[in-house]
Amino acid sequence: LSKTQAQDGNQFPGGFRFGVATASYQVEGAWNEDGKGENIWDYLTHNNPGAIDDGSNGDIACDSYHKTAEDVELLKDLDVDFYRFSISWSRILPSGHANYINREGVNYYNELIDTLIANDIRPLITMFHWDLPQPLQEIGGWPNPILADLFVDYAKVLFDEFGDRVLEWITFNEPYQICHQGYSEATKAPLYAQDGIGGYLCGHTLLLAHAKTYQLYNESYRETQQGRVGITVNAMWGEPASESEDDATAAENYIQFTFGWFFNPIYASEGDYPSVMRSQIDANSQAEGFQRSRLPSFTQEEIELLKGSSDFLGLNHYSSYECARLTTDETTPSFINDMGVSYTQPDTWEAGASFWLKVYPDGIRKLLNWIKTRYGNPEVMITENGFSYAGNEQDLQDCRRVNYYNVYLEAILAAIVEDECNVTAYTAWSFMDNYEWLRGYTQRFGLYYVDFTDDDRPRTPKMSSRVYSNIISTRAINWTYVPEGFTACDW
Ligand SMILES: O=S(=O)(O)CCCN1CCN(CCO[C@@H]2O[C@H](CO)[C@@H](O)[C@H](O)[C@H]2O)CC1
Repeated sequence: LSKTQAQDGNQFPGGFRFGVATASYQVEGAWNEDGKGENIWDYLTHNNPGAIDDGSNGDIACDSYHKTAEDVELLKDLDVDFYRFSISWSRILPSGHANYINREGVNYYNELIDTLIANDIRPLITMFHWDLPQPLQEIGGWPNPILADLFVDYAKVLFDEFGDRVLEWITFNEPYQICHQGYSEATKAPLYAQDGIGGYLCGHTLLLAHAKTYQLYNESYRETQQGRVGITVNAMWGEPASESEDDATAAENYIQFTFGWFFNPIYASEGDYPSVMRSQIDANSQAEGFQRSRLPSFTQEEIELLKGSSDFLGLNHYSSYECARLTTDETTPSFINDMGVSYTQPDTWEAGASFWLKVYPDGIRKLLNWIKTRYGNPEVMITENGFSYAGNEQDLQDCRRVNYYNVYLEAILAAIVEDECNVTAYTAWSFMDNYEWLRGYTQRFGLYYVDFTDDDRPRTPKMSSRVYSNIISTRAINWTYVPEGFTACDW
């Protein structure tokens, strides 16, 4: 859709829902208040602050733990249909185990849920957004298969405590980031570099945890609570860097290794890991002298349990890559060597403050069509999409973020209206500036500006928050809309 077409006022279909998202470690603060236990991000930032670009941590972050009423007012003002947030496992179960429930942690989330509902905003809850209780990491973390059962114990507590009012659940946010970045390439807590080994073991446990949680909901809660359970996977779109056959294969392998890894077992009719992962990792493991494949195998029963174990497909998308067959010698064992793909982004794509974030809206339209074709047009809820400025940029006139949201929402609208992709919701990342993991506070994704030098952590609306609110109320993209108090961007 060109910018002029969008001005035809193409509207998002009735029933399409708009929201904003955050995550517990990134916004809550109160890291050790009211009985909360230590999680792996508390542990990492306190014991290895040098791993964070600005040496910061989420001890206070946006102090959202103490700002429920204020923040729900802002959400009301945005006019969102839902608010996606995550629950901190260690705030509910300080040791990670379900033998002791921290009532004050339960109270905090009950207050937030009840205030949202009182304001006609639906909670969309992510059960796990990276903040694993430290004691569970000390028994091996996600590569330890027992964690699948401990996660189900945690999920049961959430369904018991909140399931009467929470009707949409996401088990995991971004398994690839949790597993490959956490246990293979050391770019997320707990920063392990067991490349080609840790990530696959983590992913195996995570997928089984998800499937067992879905089964628990089906057997013990769905009839009375009538809710929905899904999973959210981040997908960077991958396309061939050239017309060559090699690069077409590379793009498909990039897709299968980076998000087919988690989507295929759940949404593909045949289930199980993508066949290219199975074959390439098995072959490489044997060639490298391993006695068994570095990629674990599911039993037939587990394959069946995983198939269809989701009521919607949660999709995080920010950007895309151009893919080519890997020609460099990589260390082995390694994920990149298993995948056999090198991926880049052309300089012609506008850059955000995050090195991996380039503006390429065609990517989300192609991705949505790929999901439609490959998985039989499942219901997709876009659970994150957003743009980053550098931490020291104070300007509230964030035209580049307005541009990003307009062009990506146009592409999504085209996928819905012209390509008939079954997309039912969109979530902007993020509600407010927050703690950006190893980047600390050096990158801002928020629709609201947060002053992290002020103890009160004041929130100030950026232009993009007004534009997004206008999209929600008019259900259309309008390049000429200039919110009160701001000046026109130079489109
Ligand atoms: O493998 S590399 O390091 O060479 C390239 C990394 C590319 N990924 C793209 C997806 N992004 C996931 C998005 O992560 C999401 O996006 C937000 C902004 O980052 C986070 O704040 C959210 O918590 C997270 O859910 C993390 C970085």
